Amino acid sequence: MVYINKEEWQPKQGIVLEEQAYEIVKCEENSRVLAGPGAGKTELLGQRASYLLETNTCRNPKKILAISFKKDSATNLQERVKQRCGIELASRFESKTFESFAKNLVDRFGNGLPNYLKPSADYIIKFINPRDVRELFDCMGNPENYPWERISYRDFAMNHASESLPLLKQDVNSLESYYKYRIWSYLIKEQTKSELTFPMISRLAEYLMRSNPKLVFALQETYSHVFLDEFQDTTSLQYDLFKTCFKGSNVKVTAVGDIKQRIMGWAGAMPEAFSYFGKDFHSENYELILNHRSTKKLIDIQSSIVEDILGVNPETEYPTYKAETKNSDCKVFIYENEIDEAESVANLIDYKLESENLQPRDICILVRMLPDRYSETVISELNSKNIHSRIENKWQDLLAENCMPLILNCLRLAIHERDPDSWSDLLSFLKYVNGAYDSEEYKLEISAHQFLQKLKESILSEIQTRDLIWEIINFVGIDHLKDNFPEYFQGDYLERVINETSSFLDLSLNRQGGKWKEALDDFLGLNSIPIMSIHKSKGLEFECVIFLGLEDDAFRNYTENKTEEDYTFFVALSRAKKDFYITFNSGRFGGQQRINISPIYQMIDNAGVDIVKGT
Ligand SMILES: Nc1ncnc2c1ncn2[C@@H]1O[C@H](COP(=O)(O)OP(=O)(O)OP(=O)(O)O)[C@@H](O)[C@H]1O
Repeated sequence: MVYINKEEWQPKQGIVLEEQAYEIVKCEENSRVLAGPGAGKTELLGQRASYLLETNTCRNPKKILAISFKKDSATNLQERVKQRCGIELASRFESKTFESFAKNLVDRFGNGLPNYLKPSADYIIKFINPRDVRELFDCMGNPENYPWERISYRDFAMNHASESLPLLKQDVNSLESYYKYRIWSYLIKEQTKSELTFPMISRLAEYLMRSNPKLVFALQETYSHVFLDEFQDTTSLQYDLFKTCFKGSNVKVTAVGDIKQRIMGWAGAMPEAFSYFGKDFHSENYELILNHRSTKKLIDIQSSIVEDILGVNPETEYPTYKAETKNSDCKVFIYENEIDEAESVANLIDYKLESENLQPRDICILVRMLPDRYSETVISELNSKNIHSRIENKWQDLLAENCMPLILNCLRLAIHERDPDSWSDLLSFLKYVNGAYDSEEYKLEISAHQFLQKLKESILSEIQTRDLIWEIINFVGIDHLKDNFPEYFQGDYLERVINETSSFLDLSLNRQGGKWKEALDDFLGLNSIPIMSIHKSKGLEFECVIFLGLEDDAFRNYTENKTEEDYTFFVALSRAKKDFYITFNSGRFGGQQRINISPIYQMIDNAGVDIVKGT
């Protein structure tokens, strides 16, 4: 491998980095980057990874670890690095979610835990809903020695693993602390298979690392650099784990985020994450001010809204290299019933597809919550115009599965032999999971070629989709897959992923009259207007965003959580590159108002956005 001189390194794919961004890419210390939406934070991490790998600043065989919040963000970043610096170097870039980072540590080194905290190898991932808490308390038993106290089920569901391990019996002094103490043995030792929530896994991972300095040392020897994306959403539990692993080490950490996009407070995001990081990691601080995503018109609206939320004028600039898009648009449409709203939204989308040459994936419908209910009428109105749309929440995580590139590339190659991108992606996947050297590539090529022939025959003989997918998995070998992606060791997780993939593929096949090529595009959503909640849209961008239902009911916690809900609205607005539309429908669900959320309407008005009757 020939490495590039540090001075000669250039950003990839025609990207021009602003001066600050250049400094961050090359920074030799810990750094903290605050930047607004579209400032290129994710792009910056991709470029920094290329720089570190291509110049061998991340010295071979050391690796870079990137931690994101969402599975699809982690997959996107991995993909960007692969594109920027090639498959070989990108194999030293590991992009994970916080959850998978923690789980990986427990799965690999869980034997280092004391017996009473050691989960069974086939442990199950559990989610605790507030409505399950009563039953959980009953099952754990009611102790007699603590006075009754009112415990919020919601708080318990969220905070059941809020304390650092080990919990000591002598510290139990209330009913709540009793249940927090008791839950560990109850779920780990008193079930046929241990049950663990993700917060418990993070706590176990943290304790494991804290009590095994050799493991911490091994981790710090594996990674020379660590990236933290969307740092504003870090919970204290995640931060504790991170600190235990990397604080005080030589590993260089880059944390990027945007406090105006802090919308996970309800899930425990730390309000002061950035300042703790600054103190603990003695970081250099940077700010990026360009917005590479949106038009000047939308940037001005965003700035006005941020100024209203924070009381300060954010420094955001439109890059000089871009020519301003003249017909950028932003409006609020007011309706009195769902039919009018749905017809008007469907007409607007139809117009954008026909007259502005947008592709379905360039347009997104966002809702604050309950996508099924808010978009039902719009979906059927779009259907009547032959425009397909779908609620992405169900697909997003599935498409980000680690086995998905394997499945999709094999299917694509079996139905359409000459697809060089799929072929090279498949080979690099096979090389990766087999840990093969370049010299062994030829052997892999032959076996892949033979397998694809066989798969083609299976497709022609119309075997069940589920069996086709199992053929693909068995070709690689379940063990190989599990060794490389430990999440598939978990109980029947791989089976569930395969079942879900095959039933979604069957849906697509049905819709496309059994034609595989079209069905694969359909499965990927290439021909559908995506519909999703704002929280699922984080990190994404679209030419045109239509936000359905800026109404009191959609923001029902507005009064208690004003700042976070303002940020949530801001995240929706900042997903748009060119057009942003909002609807208000006074007739929805028997009657809607905009009294509680009047501050949002005030900000919209202050930003000069027109509020007009929808037609
Ligand atoms: N230096 C650059 N020059 C040109 N385009 C850029 C540059 N940096 C980023 N972009 C483009 O701008 C858009 C936004 O970038 P990116 O998604 O990295 O921003 P972000 O800061 O992570 O956004 P957000 O926090 O809002 O999700 C993308 O389309 C990206 O390709």
